[in-house]
Amino acid sequence: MSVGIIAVAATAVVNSNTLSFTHFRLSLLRPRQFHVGPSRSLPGDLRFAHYYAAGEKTVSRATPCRLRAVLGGGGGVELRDAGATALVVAGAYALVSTFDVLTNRNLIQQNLSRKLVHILSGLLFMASWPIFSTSTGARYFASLVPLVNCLRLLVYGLSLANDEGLIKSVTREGKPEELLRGPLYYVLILILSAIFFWRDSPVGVISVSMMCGGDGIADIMGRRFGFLKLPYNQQKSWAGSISMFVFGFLISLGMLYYFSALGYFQLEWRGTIQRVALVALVATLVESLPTTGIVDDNISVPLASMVAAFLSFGYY
Ligand SMILES: C/C(=C\COP(=O)(O)O)CCC[C@H](C)CCC[C@H](C)CCCC(C)C
Ligand SMILES: Nc1ccn([C@@H]2O[C@H](COP(=O)(O)OP(=O)(O)O)[C@@H](O)[C@H]2O)c(=O)n1
Repeated sequence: MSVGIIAVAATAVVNSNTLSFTHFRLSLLRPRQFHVGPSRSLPGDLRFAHYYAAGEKTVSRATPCRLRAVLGGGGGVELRDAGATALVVAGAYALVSTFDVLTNRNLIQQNLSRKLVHILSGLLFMASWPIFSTSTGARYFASLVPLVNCLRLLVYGLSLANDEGLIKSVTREGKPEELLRGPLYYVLILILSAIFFWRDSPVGVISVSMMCGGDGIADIMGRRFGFLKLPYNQQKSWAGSISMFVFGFLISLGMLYYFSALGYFQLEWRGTIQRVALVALVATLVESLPTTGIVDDNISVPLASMVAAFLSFGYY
């Protein structure tokens, strides 16, 4: 296995005149590379990894067995991903329990607790994605985290069991059936984002950021400062919508920078800022519509963000 890595590294360094060794090393750690801007030819030696070079519209697929051979696959990868899954599941339980304690001790209001869990859960879940391996199955292990919470919400939402702490931390009125709406849609979107977009596509990163950071902040700021209501929706306010746009935009950029700095994709930032602003505007407009009774924000906001990001970034 080590011979394989040395051979690939040596060949890539020899053939590559556009990639530094660091870039090559990072390339080994990330199975798929995006970059937006002047497309660059990648050395053939990196053909074994997922590459998508905008402009070239070339996508090469990894052969998992070869990728695993190079990166030291086998049981070690699954063990790492299983450990990462257990760690993040424990983190989710700890987060909800923490806000349960804060709510029980009347240190924060139940509504604020719910919104902070809304903001932090998805963003921290997304931030945990780099601890999973570079195997093609890592995203499925990661999606087990929201899946476990989905099952938890179903069990307690259907009153098959009782978890006062969970209900108090994530519902408006403390009714178990509330778990089957906003919170359930929320974790379903996280499952979808992890499986279909994962950490190497700006689409999922922006969509989760807008659902968690943007929509979450809109509630907090709108309830507090929302005196001036929107002309077309008396339930929503300018303060809430402007907050959603600004914070959703900034959090999306921050998360894009996080994954870009870790080497999962490269972005041409001038164009990216414009594209993220457009997606944030679309998501904010959708959230402001008087459709809460028809479709939950935890569905409409991320789906609108996915469509807008897909069209503006051209990623899949
Ligand atoms: C309160 C939540 C949704 C309600 O939305 P809304 O009705 O106010 O619009 C979020 C529910 C979160 C869920 C119970 C737990 C999700 C955990 C997540 C998948 C993993 C977090 C891991 C991290 C390390 C803390
Ligand atoms: N754009 C927005 C969004 C929410 N809000 C305020 O936040 C409250 C909850 O918003 P929401 O119904 O969208 O809450 P969630 O569905 O996101 O939990 C609203 O009743 C408003 O008081 C606002 O003023 N402006």
